[in-house]
Amino acid sequence: MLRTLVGSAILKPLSTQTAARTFSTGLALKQAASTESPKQYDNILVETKGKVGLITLNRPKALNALSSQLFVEINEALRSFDADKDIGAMVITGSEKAFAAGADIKEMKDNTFIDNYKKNFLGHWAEMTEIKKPIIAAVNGYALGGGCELAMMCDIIYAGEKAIFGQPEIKLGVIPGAGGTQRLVKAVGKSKAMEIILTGSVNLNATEALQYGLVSKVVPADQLVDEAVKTASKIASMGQPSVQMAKEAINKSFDVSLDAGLRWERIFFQALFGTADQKEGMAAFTEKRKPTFTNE
Ligand SMILES: CCCCCCC[C@H](O)CC(=O)SCCNC(=O)CCNC(=O)[C@H](O)C(C)(C)COP(=O)([O-])OP(=O)([O-])OC[C@H]1O[C@@H](n2cnc3c(N)ncnc32)[C@H](O)[C@@H]1OP(=O)([O-])[O-]
Repeated sequence: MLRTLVGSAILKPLSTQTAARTFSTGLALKQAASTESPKQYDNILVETKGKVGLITLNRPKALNALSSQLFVEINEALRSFDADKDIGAMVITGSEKAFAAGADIKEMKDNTFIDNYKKNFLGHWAEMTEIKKPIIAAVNGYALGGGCELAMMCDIIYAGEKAIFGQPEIKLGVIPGAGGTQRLVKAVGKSKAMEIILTGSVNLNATEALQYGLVSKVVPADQLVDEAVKTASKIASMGQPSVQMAKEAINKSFDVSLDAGLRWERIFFQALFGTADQKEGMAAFTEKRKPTFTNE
């Protein structure tokens, strides 16, 4: 028996087997297989590469500015991949010139506070942080404002050599609104984040982004998507319960104390002994063969 944590609240005891399933609340262990080809969208291109779902932002004339509709489409495509048992990880990319040049300024310039508030303007952007499967951002060109924030909502960021990260919102009379003041600090530290956000003109190129830890790899622009898909495929070849619990545990480290985070980690670890993949993974090691994970 073990006890479960939700935030810092202790819930009723569960058997290990039940816990493995309960901790996967929304962890789409029993997922639908996709038999149809990916849906067509107006602002994004969606395709699959083996077990990887690839989303390409596709508003070239506006440098992939993130309109409300574009974000609705990103969220829908991600949810669809999340529910597809044949997909294990996703990649989001843009064009060589722009990953995304930010929220669509033309769409929002005449908004009023009360309308923004009542309609929770762009509040739906945050939905993608509920996706269980890992998402890699493959960033070429400009990742400015909401574009940088979109990349930071992903789990891993790879940069093409010409990538440029920045938060220019201050020059528009606003501030970052989709995580820039929070996630950028955690990625690059307070002083650099202040410099980037308060000036709106200090950007990070790919090499600097790597040095500051905002991205984990820099590759030639024309190899970027392949490299991201390669890593996503590697992740997708692992057992999905452990991949998704690892993602959730790492993300917990941003929200909770070390003590609570360690508790989450330990309970996830214990719960995974209720999965077939744990039995298979450890049996395969002992028998000196490759594991075949069934995501159960
Ligand atoms: C939960 C709450 C959520 C809140 C979310 C908040 C999100 C966020 O924090 C706020 C933002 O991102 S604020 C935004 C922060 N981002 C910024 O401030 C960056 C704004 N962009 C730029 O500074 C420049 O475009 C670049 C330097 C990127 C490229 O310069 P270049 O190479 O000379 O190219 P160019 O000629 O300039 O552009 C080509 C075409 O694209 C168009 N377009 C581009 N970006 C657009 C946008 N965001 N919008 C609309 N359109 C945009 C541009 O108008 C032009 O179209 P036109 O019809 O031909 O006129």
